[in-house]
Amino acid sequence: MLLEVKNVTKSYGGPKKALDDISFVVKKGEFVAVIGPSGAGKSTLLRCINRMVEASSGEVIFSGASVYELSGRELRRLRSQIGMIFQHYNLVNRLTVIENVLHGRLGYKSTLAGALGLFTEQEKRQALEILQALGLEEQLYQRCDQLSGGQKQRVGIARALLQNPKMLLCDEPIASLDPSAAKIIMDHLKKISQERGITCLVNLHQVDVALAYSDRIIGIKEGRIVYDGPPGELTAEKIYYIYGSEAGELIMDVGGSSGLYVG
Ligand SMILES: Nc1ncnc2c1ncn2[C@@H]1O[C@H](COP(=O)(O)OP(=O)(O)OP(=O)(O)O)[C@@H](O)[C@H]1O
Repeated sequence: MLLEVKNVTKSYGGPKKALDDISFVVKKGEFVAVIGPSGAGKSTLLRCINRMVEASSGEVIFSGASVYELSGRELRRLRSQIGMIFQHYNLVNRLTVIENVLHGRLGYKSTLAGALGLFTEQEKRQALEILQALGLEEQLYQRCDQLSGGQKQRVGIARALLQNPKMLLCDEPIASLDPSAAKIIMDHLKKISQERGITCLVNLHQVDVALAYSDRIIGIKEGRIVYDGPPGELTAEKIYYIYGSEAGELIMDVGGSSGLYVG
C-alpha cells in the first residue's frame, strides 16, 4: 500500500461539503482514474492528498507517513515524493524548457542554491534523459510560451519526474488539449506508471479515456465515492448515476468514439 485516504472531509464553508468522508487505498504502481461531473470534488480530493488544500478532517497516510501531522522540512520532503501535473501546466512561461524542468529539483535544495540556479551535473543529465524520453530534446532551450499545449504538458510531466516521485497527482491533465495531444500525454503517463512503477492518480472528465487507460476507476459525485472498481465493471447505468444530466453526451462518446483511445 502506498497511499491511504481515511475519512477525508473538506468544507470550504458553504452549505455543501466538497468532500464527504472519502476513504480508499492505492497500491504502488496502480493507475487510478478519478471521474465525476464538474464540481464533484475531484480537484479538491487531489489537493487534500498533498495538502495544497487543507482537509477539514480525516487522515492521509503516504508511504508510511501521516501527511496531516507533518510540518516544515518533513512536509517538504514528503511533497517532493508526490509530483503534481496541472490542467494549465503551471510553467514559468518566460523560462526555457530545461529551466522549468530543473525547477522540479528545488524542493531538494537550500534556498540559496535554488535561488542561484545551482544544479549538479547529475541533475542536468537526468533532466536531459527525461526530456528525451518525452520527445522534447529539440525544445530544450525554447521558452515555454513558444510551445504547444501538448508540449507544455510534457514539460510539466518532466518537471514532476525530476523530483523522483513515488506518485503523480494529475489534475485534468488533458482537459485543455486536442485529442491527438491528449493521447500522447495519456500514453506517456501510462508508460511512466508501468516502466517506473510510479503510482498515478488522474482526474479525468472523459469517461472513454478513463476506461481505456486505468487499472481502476473511482467515481465521485457530490463529494462522495459512488464507484470504486475496475473499468470493465463500470456499466452505462453506473455512468448515468455518476454524471446525472451530463451523462448522455459522455455515454455517446464511449459507444461511438473514434476509437482513438481504444487498443
Ligand atoms: N477555493 C474554493 N472555495 C470555495 N469553494 C470551492 C473552492 N474550490 C472548490 N470549491 C467548491 O467545492 C466543490 C468541489 O470542487 P472541485 O473543483 O474539487 O470539483 P471538480 O470535480 O474538480 O470540478 P471541476 O471538474 O469543475 O474542476 C464545488 O462545489 C466547488 O464550487
